[in-house]
Amino acid sequence: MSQDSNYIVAKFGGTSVADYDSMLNCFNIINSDPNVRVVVLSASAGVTNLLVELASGCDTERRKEIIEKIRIIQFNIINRLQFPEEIAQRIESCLNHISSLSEAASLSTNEALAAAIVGHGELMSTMIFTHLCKEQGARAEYLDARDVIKTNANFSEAQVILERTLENADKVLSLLADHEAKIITQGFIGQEEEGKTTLLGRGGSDYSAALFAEVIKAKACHIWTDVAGIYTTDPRIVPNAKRIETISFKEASEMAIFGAKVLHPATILPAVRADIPVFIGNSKDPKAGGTWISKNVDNPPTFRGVAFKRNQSILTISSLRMLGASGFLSKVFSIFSKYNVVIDCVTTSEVALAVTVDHKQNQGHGSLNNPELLAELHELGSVKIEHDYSLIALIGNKLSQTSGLSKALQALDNCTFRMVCQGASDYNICFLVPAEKADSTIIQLHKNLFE
Ligand SMILES: Nc1ncnc2c1ncn2[C@@H]1O[C@H](COP(=O)(O)OP(=O)(O)O)[C@@H](O)[C@H]1O
Ligand SMILES: N[C@@H](CC(=O)OP(=O)(O)O)C(=O)O
Repeated sequence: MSQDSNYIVAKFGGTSVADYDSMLNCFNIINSDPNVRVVVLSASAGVTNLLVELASGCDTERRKEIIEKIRIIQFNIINRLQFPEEIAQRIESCLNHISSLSEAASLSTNEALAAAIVGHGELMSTMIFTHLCKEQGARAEYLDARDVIKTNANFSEAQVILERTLENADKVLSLLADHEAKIITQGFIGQEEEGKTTLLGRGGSDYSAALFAEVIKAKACHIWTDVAGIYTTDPRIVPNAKRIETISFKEASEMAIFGAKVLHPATILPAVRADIPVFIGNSKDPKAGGTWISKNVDNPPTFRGVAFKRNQSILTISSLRMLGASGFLSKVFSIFSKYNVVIDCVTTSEVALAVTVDHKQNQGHGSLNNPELLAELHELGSVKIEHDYSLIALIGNKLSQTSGLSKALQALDNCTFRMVCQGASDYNICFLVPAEKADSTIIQLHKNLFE
């Protein structure tokens, strides 16, 4: 391992900082471990969604309603503090700033303005939490994450510029020189070259935490959420799902990529680069234990878990010109690339090609509704688009070599399924089912393989 410190970075998600009692749980967690020195927070639950709506441009009435909702969330916390006056003023001035930015967005919005608005959720939660920590008698230092996390100017899903970010290690380490101070900073936000706020994509605070861990060469990164670890599938769908005690970076990243919301897919990258173990636990029940993610695990099982993504569309191009022709696929993919459409799965036959596109993920990317994209694809063959599918992925090890798949596939007995992708990866097998069949298929698949 490359770690040369005992520092731990702890990240708390939106539900963990949703109200005063939850924030107090977070304080107790960080206060009970002197090695936890950098604390990364998301916005209080619900705030980011409200800010996203403001950023899209709303009329005066709706703007007032939304800002009032945000005020209620934040002041429900502030009003429980012992000395709320100063922090109340700071949050009021944030709300005024959000109000003027969202008025501008209602006239004409753009990605930079939207990021500036949406980033306020994390700014407010960290200001309040820093105050709470100080009130509880801890030494807490507020750090603006934008001084450290440097990105390109792709405002809604910015790419981190690693060298420029690592160069800022001293800004964090100098604060850590005070051996008792806890550094409180924001997840999800960064800064581009001109100094404007950027966002790391929805759910990106996990990624921020792992980046901070890499920057300070931390011993571990703890992600505190509302569930005590990574389970064999989403426990909200299968209450019988079992916690995975230890899992490899590779397996965990497959779970995340295929939709296990408990972890942002990019989180693992910095942890892998710097070989920093990641722990996932429940901030409301820290004694319940959790999942450790690390480079290698003993005896990784063939079947690890079931992940899924909703809002999938299938685009099929059929053309006899594909038959025996070379270069057909490259033409299709260069069109997708031109229109910035992100593809998840691909299947082909002699005369047809089908791809899946994640509707939600595609918000910051090219959309399948673009008439110019469709016109160019039409030149290559007939095009059909079908919506309302869910992508289900069975995650495991050596899956391209296993002979035990029939048990898994029995879960599909009563269901039409599409686009089975098996063999390309050793770590997953995925397929699409109609959206309304997703939950029952996940439940059955889980029963067949894990119960
Ligand atoms: N395999 C899984 N294991 C655990 N939780 C999962 C899994 N798949 C999806 N989830 C969901 O992820 C949720 C936690 O993610 P999220 O709501 O983004 O938390 P946070 O706001 O703390 O970042 C859980 O409540 C759970 O429903
Ligand atoms: N607040 C941001 C970033 C984030 O990571 O949130 P959470 O940790 O609550 O998923 C979002 O809602 O996307």
